[in-house]
Amino acid sequence: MSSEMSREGALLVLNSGSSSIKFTVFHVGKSGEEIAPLFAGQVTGIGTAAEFSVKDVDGNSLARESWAERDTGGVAPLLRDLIAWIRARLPDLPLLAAGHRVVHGGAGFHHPVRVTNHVLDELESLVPLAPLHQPQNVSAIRVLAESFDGLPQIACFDTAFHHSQPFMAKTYGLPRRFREKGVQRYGFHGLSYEYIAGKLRETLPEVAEGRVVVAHLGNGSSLCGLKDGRSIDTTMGFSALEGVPMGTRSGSLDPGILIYLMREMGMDADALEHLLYQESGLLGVSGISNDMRVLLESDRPEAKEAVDLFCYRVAKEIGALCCALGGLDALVFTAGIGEHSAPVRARICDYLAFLGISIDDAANESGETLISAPATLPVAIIPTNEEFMIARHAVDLMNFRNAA
Ligand SMILES: Nc1ncnc2c1ncn2[C@@H]1O[C@H](COP(=O)(O)OP(=O)(O)O)[C@@H](O)[C@H]1O
Ligand SMILES: CC(=O)OP(=O)(O)O
Ligand SMILES: [Mg+2]
Repeated sequence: MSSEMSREGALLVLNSGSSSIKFTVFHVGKSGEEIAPLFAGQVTGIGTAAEFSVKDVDGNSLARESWAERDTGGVAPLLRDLIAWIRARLPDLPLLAAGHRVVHGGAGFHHPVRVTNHVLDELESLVPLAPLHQPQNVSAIRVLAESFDGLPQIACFDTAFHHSQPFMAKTYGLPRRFREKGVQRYGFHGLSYEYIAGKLRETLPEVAEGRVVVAHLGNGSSLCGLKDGRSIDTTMGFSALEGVPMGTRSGSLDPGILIYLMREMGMDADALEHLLYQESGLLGVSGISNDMRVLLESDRPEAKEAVDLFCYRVAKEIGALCCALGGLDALVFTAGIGEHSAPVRARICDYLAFLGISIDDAANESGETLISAPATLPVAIIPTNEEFMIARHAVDLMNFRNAA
């Protein structure tokens, strides 16, 4: 079968999140096997004081600008400016396609898909399930379609990697009719976990087919139990609120709290949504910041309590995932906090001595790949790369690699 993408070109990947848009432009070789980043950047701090920065593959800065003045009307105008910037700097190669991270695939999308008008309507209908992310994801697809008429766009889902989880991991203790209406555990950060599962084969081949807990700790945080490279269970569920407390999200709560807040404090759905997604987690508990770096540098007791709560809850989830996996062969840290914060990794691991975990302080401080003490259970830092995973899926879906 011939393929639309069996030619050399460029591929644009967009990962639009709650307060940031990350992007990478890749070079795709003729066979589709070689996918190499050319430059990558981000708009961060959207909604407060947006900042735009881009670096080439060697880490040289190509742009660094404040976009605070442009940051007045949601994500779409920023996306338009970003795409205009990228367009002006695309290499002298055809733009073959764009790949997107789409946070929620609902009950219908278990694999990456080529976006059509019908698919876009379906993705829009999932906005209530991921109000912090899905509108940005849909907006990115629409804005790109305006700028590049007819460009193939591929949606890759955060939920898809968890689709193969067993019934037990996906089901809430609610009447069955709710499950049939889609009220079930989906799980997120799947592109990150899929990337890590692949990387494990290179980094820790002796455990890649074993029982591994991956702690994706970023602004949004979740953990996943992998067995033989497949997702067995994860801490996020129906929405990206479940599990551990995050930058501004609450993590799991007693559902009785919601009834109480509605009845006794007169909060409606919008107020609850704002409370749970934007005002809670590290920010809410500390009253200082959602940024782990700021909290670690603060000497205020509320900052320490927020960090301690985060580490305690992550450690407890690792214990729960060990139960789902029937044991543990390795622990992996990834994402912003997991990759960069030695004190957070150390505090989490302090709780886990009963599992045979003991870290080497010097290796942890210097951020080496393997941070466990000799002859103890392997603990590793593996940087995640959602953008690469999206590029791989986009190329595969466009039949590049299957082309005759
Ligand atoms: N050196 C560091 N020490 C502690 N935390 C860090 C460090 N670097 C980044 N972080 C944390 O990582 C978070 C961002 O993680 P990231 O995975 O990029 O998040 P997201 O993709 O969810 O926006 C920041 O909010 C910050 O708290
Ligand atoms: C699903 C999710 O929480 O994503 P992020 O970490 O990008 O906020
Ligand atoms: Mg992220």
